[in-house]
Amino acid sequence: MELKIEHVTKSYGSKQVLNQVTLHLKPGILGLLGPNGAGKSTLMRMLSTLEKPTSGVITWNSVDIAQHPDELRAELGYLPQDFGVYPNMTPVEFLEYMAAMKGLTLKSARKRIDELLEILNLSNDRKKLLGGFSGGMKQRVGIAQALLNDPSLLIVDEPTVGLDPEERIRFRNLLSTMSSNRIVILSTHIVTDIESIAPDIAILFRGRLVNFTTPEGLIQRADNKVWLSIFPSSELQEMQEKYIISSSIHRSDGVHARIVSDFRPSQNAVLLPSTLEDAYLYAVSPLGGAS
Ligand SMILES: Nc1ncnc2c1ncn2[C@@H]1O[C@H](COP(=O)(O)OP(=O)(O)OP(=O)(O)O)[C@@H](O)[C@H]1O
Repeated sequence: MELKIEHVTKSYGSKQVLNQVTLHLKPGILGLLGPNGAGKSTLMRMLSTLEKPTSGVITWNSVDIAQHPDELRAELGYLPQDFGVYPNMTPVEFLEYMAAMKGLTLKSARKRIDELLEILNLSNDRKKLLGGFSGGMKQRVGIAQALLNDPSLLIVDEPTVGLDPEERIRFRNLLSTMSSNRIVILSTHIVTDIESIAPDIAILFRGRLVNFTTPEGLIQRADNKVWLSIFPSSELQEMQEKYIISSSIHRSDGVHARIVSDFRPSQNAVLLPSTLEDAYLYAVSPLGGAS
């Protein structure tokens, strides 16, 4: 099982959205990180065979997916960013409908739907209408539809947007258990979504792949670059203009800020261990080589 993205570029008119992206993936979870507008959804849509690259090639087990999309479609599960459900259907009706669209027989679909509702902890809600489901429950239905054909490639685009913290953790754990025998691509701009579950991280910035590494590898690159600096709140704006501030707290003695910088940002600044969040901010800044 192998997905290869080779020198992929995508333009809409004169606007280049992806620029020479190359990535080779094997089973496991890839966390695809990048700020809004970096090109993540565009890449996901191309991997899902909904769009074709302007140049470059994407192959699934050595077959060009732009030339032969059906080979991948049979093994693909996709949860798009703007996934919607029909509010007047029950999850079973909705999943039967999606299964028919994917060409599954009703008999095999029913068996699979029962299994998925069980795995996704929705069995007790199988007769309720989707319109009354919480965001997290709807996302679980979204994942169920993506898993109907037991896909070898599972693509989930910004799946935790709108979920509460508990639902977010449950969703992450679920993806983690699904990743042993398939390639899972999880696209997000939320670093904590992938911190604990993705052994590989790719960072897109302005259409370019600026990093393809492990969480540990990324954190290492920000070693000795994260500082705790304390300064009066009147200086906050000036510091924000000068430095990457990954977080700040107002205290009685001033602002306590985590600053990502190659150099000591103030005389009283002390070094802190870097986190993935700090390292990500560093990677998508000119300091980390992005521009
Ligand atoms: N069909 C299209 N026509 C023109 N421009 C597009 C089209 N689709 C995407 N874009 C542009 O491409 C850029 C990348 O968009 P994309 O949705 O891929 O980014 P993203 O990283 O997924 O960000 P977000 O998290 O905001 O969805 C944006 O500037 C967007 O406006």
